[in-house]
Amino acid sequence: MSFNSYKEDEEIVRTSKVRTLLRMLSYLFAYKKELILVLLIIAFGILVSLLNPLLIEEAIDTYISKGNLQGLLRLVIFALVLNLLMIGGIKLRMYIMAKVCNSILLTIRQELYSHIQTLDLHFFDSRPTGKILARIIGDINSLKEVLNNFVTTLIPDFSTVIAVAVIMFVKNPVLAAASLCSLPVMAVCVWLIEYYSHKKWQEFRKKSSNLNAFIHEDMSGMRIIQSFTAEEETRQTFDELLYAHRRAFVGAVRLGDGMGSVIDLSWGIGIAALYFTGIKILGVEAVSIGTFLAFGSYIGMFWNPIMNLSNFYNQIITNIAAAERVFEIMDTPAKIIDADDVIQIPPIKGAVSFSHVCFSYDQGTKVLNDVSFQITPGETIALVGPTGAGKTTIVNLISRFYDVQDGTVSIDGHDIKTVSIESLRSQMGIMTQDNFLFTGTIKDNIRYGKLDATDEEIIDAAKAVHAHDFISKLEKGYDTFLSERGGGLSAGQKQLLAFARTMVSKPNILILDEATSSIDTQTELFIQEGIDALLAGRTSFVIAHRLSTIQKADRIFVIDKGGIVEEGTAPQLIAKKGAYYKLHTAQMAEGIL
Ligand SMILES: Nc1ncnc2c1ncn2[C@@H]1O[C@H](COP(=O)(O)OP(=O)(O)OP(=O)(O)O)[C@@H](O)[C@H]1O
Repeated sequence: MSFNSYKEDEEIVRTSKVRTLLRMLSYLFAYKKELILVLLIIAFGILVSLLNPLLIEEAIDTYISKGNLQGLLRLVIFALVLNLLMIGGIKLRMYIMAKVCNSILLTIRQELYSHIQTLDLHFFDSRPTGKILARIIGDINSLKEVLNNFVTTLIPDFSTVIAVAVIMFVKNPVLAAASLCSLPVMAVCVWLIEYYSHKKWQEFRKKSSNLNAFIHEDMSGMRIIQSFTAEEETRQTFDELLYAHRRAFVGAVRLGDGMGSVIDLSWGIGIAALYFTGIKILGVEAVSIGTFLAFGSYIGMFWNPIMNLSNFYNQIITNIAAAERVFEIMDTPAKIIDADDVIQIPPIKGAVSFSHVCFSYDQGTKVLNDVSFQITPGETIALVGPTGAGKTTIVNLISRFYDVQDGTVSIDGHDIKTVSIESLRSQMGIMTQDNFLFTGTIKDNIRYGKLDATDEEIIDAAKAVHAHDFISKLEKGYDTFLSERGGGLSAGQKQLLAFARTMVSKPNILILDEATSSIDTQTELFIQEGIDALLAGRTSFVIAHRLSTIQKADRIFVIDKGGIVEEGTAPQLIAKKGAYYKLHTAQMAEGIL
């Protein structure tokens, strides 16, 4: 598996830009009624703006030149009403589009978030959280303008450009050809700019993502940074990433800005060619002042939308890179999924068996090699062994966070690949060293273990694990508000809350992975009764470095070199004088036991 960090740019799978754009625009189809209304408003606006130069021509050539003031007044009032209606329409259109675009972003965000939740741990292992956040927040936000401008810019401006060109050619083909003579040169320049710009914007997104990942990691590890006085080093890294981000932005923007200049130049050439052709080639008598003025307006009406279209094009190039990043995650297949014919596993009794299990994380080194064991319901199994031996891997396979490459993991005789993941995991309780507590009250945090738990169930669970005493002593008891990660509580108290959360879920299989390693021996003694209450009557796996924690285990597995090297009760293993005995005597010598 390839790992990515804030130090490296992500690799984005190459996809067709047109397909990405169409996929993005497909979200608009859910809002057909709103879009039809918006398009009608836009059509009315185009009609009014196309009519305006003709009204000017009519005013000058028919009324002003003949001194017909009454006719002129009627024409002005007519034009005023049309233009006021057009302005009202624009406001309504903006409101509808803002609503539609925000709803689409919400949908995309929900889809992306739901999909991310189905992805297996391989996905999260391989990239920093900050980079995932960058896609959910920043990249999705960038899609808003593209969606909005597709309807409000591309459709109306493209129609305007065509309509204006037709009117110009119908009115005077020579003047029309002269006014638009610079169009082919502009098209080639825009294509060249687009070609180089897309790469620059992709790079910019990657640099933004790196910066995001670094900030996220930095903020999460602030306590460590400050305790090691590493502020200066992290500031330097931050500066480097920031400058790389700025360089990428400037490079991308500089190219995009070239687009405006090319269009300005083409516009200027068009005006010069109009007057040169009109005055020098056709002669002033051949073209009326009204026609000249109308053509002047039409040139503006032609090049203005072209400018908008080029800005939109620029925006597409800028944001298509963001869309690619969002869709890439949506297209990442979830590897750990239910097969079509899975069944709901019945209430678990707790017989767990590994049969010739082989597993590796990255198809390389085998972490587990031909591991087999049988656990009877209600047994407490302790897993010990050197760091990196594969203890956590074994419990991760029981919860099916990863799939085995060879062999079978079964629970109550069911191969876990044949039962639904939801029915399996909902009957398991997993506690790790990092007992994540969420922002919210103590009650909310305990209820997380069983969302429909009553207050009585919550209090009973807290009492069972001996958390009730300290909670009741808090000023607001179970309604005490906890900040992120349980700030304000001691390590032991956080641990007790996590025990209560697991207790309320009444798991049939319990996994404690170094659940007590962050607390001192005194606190561990204090919460021992809580642990005993949790373990009672259910199959449990306890991983612990401190051997004192697992003395009461029914069986101890010593894991090393990809397998179980010893197995038995604590007294049996000590008598054996093997690997466990060595660990035991080493901890005795260190005074841990
Ligand atoms: N997500 C992962 N991706 C790749 N390799 C991994 C991953 N998790 C663990 N490993 C590797 O697999 C091996 C077993 O790791 P595991 O976490 O199961 O060990 P452990 O016995 O629980 O160690 P510790 O006691 O330090 O927690 C180690 O060599 C580790 O580097």
